[in-house]
Amino acid sequence: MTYSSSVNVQKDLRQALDFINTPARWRWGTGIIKDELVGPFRVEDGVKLNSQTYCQFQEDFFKQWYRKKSVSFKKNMIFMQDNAPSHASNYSTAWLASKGLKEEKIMTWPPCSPDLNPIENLWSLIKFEIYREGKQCTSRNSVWGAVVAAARNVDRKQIKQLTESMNGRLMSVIIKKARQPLPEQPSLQQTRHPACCVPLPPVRVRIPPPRMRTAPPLGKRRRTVVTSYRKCCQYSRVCTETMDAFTKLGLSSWLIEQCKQLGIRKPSPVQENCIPPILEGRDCMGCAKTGSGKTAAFVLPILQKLSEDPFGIFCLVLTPTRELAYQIAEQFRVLGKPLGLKDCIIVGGMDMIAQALELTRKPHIVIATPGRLADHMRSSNTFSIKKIRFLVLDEADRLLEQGCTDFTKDLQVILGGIPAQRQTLLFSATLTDTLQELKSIAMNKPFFWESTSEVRTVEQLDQRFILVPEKVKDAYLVHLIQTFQDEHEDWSIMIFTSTCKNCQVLNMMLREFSFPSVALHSMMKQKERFAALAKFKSSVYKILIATDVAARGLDIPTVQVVINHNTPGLPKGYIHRVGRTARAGRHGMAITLVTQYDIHLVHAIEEKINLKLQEHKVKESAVLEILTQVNVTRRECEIKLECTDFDEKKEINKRKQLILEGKDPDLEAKRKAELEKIRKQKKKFKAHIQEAFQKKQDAQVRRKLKKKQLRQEKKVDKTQLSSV
Ligand SMILES: Nc1ncnc2c1ncn2[C@@H]1O[C@H](COP(=O)(O)OP(=O)(O)OP(=O)(O)O)[C@@H](O)[C@H]1O
Repeated sequence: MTYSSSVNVQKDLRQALDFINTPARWRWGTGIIKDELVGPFRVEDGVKLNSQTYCQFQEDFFKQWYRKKSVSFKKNMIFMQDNAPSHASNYSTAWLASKGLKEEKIMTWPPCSPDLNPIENLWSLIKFEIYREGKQCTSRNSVWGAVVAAARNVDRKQIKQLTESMNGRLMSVIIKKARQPLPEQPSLQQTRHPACCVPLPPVRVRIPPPRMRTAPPLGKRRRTVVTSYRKCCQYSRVCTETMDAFTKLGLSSWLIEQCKQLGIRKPSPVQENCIPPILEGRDCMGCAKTGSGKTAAFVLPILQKLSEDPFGIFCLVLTPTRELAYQIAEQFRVLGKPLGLKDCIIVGGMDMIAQALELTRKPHIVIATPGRLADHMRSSNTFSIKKIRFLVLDEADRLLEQGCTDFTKDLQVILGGIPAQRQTLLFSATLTDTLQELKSIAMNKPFFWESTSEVRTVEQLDQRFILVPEKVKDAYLVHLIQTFQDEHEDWSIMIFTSTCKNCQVLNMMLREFSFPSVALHSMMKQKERFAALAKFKSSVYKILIATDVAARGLDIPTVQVVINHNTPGLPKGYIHRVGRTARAGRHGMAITLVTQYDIHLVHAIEEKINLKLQEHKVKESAVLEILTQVNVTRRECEIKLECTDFDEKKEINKRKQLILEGKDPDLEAKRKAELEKIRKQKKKFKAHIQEAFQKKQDAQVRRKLKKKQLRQEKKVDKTQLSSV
């Protein structure tokens, strides 16, 4: 909140509410942001302004500002704002006159306020007072008391006048908010052990007063607010043994309470071992099996540290995939809810301008994929991550790997922009291969923890393989899905395949067989990717066919089976793929289709995970029955796909990638064509030489043969002569 004084608050509020209450007709305005004149903009005719649309205008407004000089005043570009010093107003009026338009209304509003939604702003201020006073406002009078307290320095008469002039609208909004039900209190029923449901021994439960359930937002006064909040939280004594385990790790009671609400009742080994050193301020490298709660192992201590000493961009989390970034952000949001945490997700495929804007608002946590964050760092200086306290590399080994997506250059940019004095946390299920590289990032005597287990995959996972000829793989896949569908009522399968095209074809094929499937691969638009994942997570679609883009980190508890349509080339890839099931103590099954060419890969996998895969028995006659139909359907789907612009999209993506790398795609194509030409010429030349050489050799052989023949003939003649 950037209120310089309470006087401004009431003035702004009056104007904002005036603005909101007036039905929108044509309105005009200008604004000043960072000493630059923006606008004028027009509010679209007939648009009704409420606090929500108001925020939308704000967004458009900022987008416009970012486009700056290249602003074109389109009819539907809407927003109005004018805190305008006279020159801005004059500018606005002159511009309107030049267009033959008339100014109808100008509103005044502070230009640099990060949140222009007046109700939210006032609510934050009042909320602060409500919690400080330790009472929950439900009645009109108590809300009024909080409003008065919120603007303590202002003449109370003035506030009363102000509120009255609003015809009770403001009060009704605030009372509505204040009356929103608070989260339910934990009951003894909830403290039962989830697995066996045996009631725990009776304990005295002291239910904390409601005011402690929501922590005040982290704002300008965050430090005091958080301190008083933490004092309040001392009420909420942990009431079960399992909760004690979290307390022993050094976590605050409000965080434990949040864990409890998420069903996290006992720290997992990775949490038990990694949280204390992180809280001590040490760098940490955690290597634990898939689905063992690594995310919470870094989220919890970071939130605790943030609540103790909050400021600007506090933590940067890097992940290799976009979907994973959203998932991590969700964990931060849920666990950090009482803090009013501000997070920001910076991933490719999304609006870069909106992201830049969010970064300037100083979120507490930035969760990013390296490529897009590095792009922001290269192209703008409107934000800084020079003072972050925490750097987290989730799936750290993948980030350092030089696979199909190489993050090395982007990581260099990012690591160059963050402070050396920071805590670095590295997590993955497969850290050990890249340990040396990782140690160069976590230099502060890192604490290394690895789960001690002979087998690298979880015990609850049933791992199998089917040896199949390459050409009948699809028939086996269809048969497996069909069997699974017939045998289980509530089911969910993830199928991994090697290429985007195959992923697409398989999806089309399974849909032809009326299976509820959806695809996820990098050739899809980001919105489609999110939609596909959301539909799968919510069990609208029971089958997700994906490339390795979904192999790491995704936590979808409903997945019971993972099918590897191709054997992963690296054992690491296998570990992560099959780790999408049997998570957090649940059971699951992984079936890998192995062709005659992949047997060595299976041996490598078995060696790495230290476990022999079991053969999965399949009724071959049933597969043979559907073989022709499946192969024909697949071919049809391939033809259908060829008629679409799928390959074209691939080309476009390649071009985009080249442009991002600073290369000219046309020039590159030309260079490639030239190289190809040279290669062909060389090949031709080589073939020519070889041909000549061959001819020469043939001629020599022929000559030799002829000589030999002559010699033999002579010999025969001689013998004949001698016999005569
Ligand atoms: N202590 C806990 N008790 C029970 N469930 C937990 C606990 N900690 C985390 N979980 C849950 O376990 C699931 C898996 O957690 P998470 O995604 O953090 O695993 P991970 O180790 O990061 O897996 P991956 O290696 O695949 O990324 C989540 O749904 C999470 O809510």
